[in-house]
Amino acid sequence: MRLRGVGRRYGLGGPWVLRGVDLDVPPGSLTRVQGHNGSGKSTLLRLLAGIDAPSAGRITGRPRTAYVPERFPAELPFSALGYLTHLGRIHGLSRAMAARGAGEWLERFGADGYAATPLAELSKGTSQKVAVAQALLAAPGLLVLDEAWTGLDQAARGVLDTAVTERAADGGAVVFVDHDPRRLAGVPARVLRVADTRLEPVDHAPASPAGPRVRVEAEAPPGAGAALPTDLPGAPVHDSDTVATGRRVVRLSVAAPYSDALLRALLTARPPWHIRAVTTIGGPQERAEAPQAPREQPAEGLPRPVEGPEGKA
Ligand SMILES: Nc1ncnc2c1ncn2[C@@H]1O[C@H](COP(=O)(O)OP(=O)(O)OP(=O)(O)O)[C@@H](O)[C@H]1O
Repeated sequence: MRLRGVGRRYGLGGPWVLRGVDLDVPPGSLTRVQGHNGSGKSTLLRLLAGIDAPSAGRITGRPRTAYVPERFPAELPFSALGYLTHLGRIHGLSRAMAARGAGEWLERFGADGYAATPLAELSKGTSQKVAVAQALLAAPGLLVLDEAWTGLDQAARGVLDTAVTERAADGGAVVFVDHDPRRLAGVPARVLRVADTRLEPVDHAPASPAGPRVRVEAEAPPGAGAALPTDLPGAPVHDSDTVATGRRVVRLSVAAPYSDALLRALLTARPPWHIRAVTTIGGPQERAEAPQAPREQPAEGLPRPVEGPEGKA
């Protein structure tokens, strides 16, 4: 998706909130937008989500988009499950798939006990879980999150962190605003700031090494010159590159949420790479068994990505 010369002002002759915004949002990218209160972050996100139109400039190439607004309209006449199923149908899922996906997301967020509760009777936090689930339900090409973590309990915030990084690793673009600067630390993200009507890049420290990472040891396919596939998900760090018994063996490490996507990319490369070992490393909660017992990971035993609804529109 591309924004060229995009501007927005409210009302005829009102002050420009955004002006001359040029932005590319490529598939698989994760973008954080920051700025002072009232600087125009939500305005930008509404333009990205397509629920508001620019006063100037053009936006082209928007993929199927889902949006979590700052405020969720809870007065709709649906139960939580009914609402999610309805939205899944709108996104093109069959009734059965929409209902299954809706149930799975409610369960993932620990809200399955409220499936039959009318939206208007949900607590603020549970209603936020439904707001987030509706956006994740149909695996959108662009996910726009405006302070979507606010109001979620700690467990649900973690679920959303994982879901967001999975979406980006699977090729979806994600743009988010969150007041917590540590949100998704450790996951490679571009940071932009809205200031004085402009959108500008922010120099920020490289991704924190604090989060858990996964090391993948992969063996090149037979034959000379097997190059590592380009554009591997999660921007993996190339830890080592050796030749053992005539085969090139590389060790890559990546932020944990990207590990499934990285494995898939290696296994489905042409020709495919052979996965020798997958080990969880680093992070404050380093798995005790990891250093002693790297887990052999045969191709057919690939861990499935965390369950989401199947079938895209
Ligand atoms: N619908 C609207 N009508 C008129 N003015 C608006 C509207 N929406 C936003 N504005 C104005 O546009 C400016 C930017 O608002 P916006 O909500 O985009 O900022 P923000 O950076 O998201 O703020 P916050 O951090 O407080 O959520 C503000 O001056 C706001 O008053």
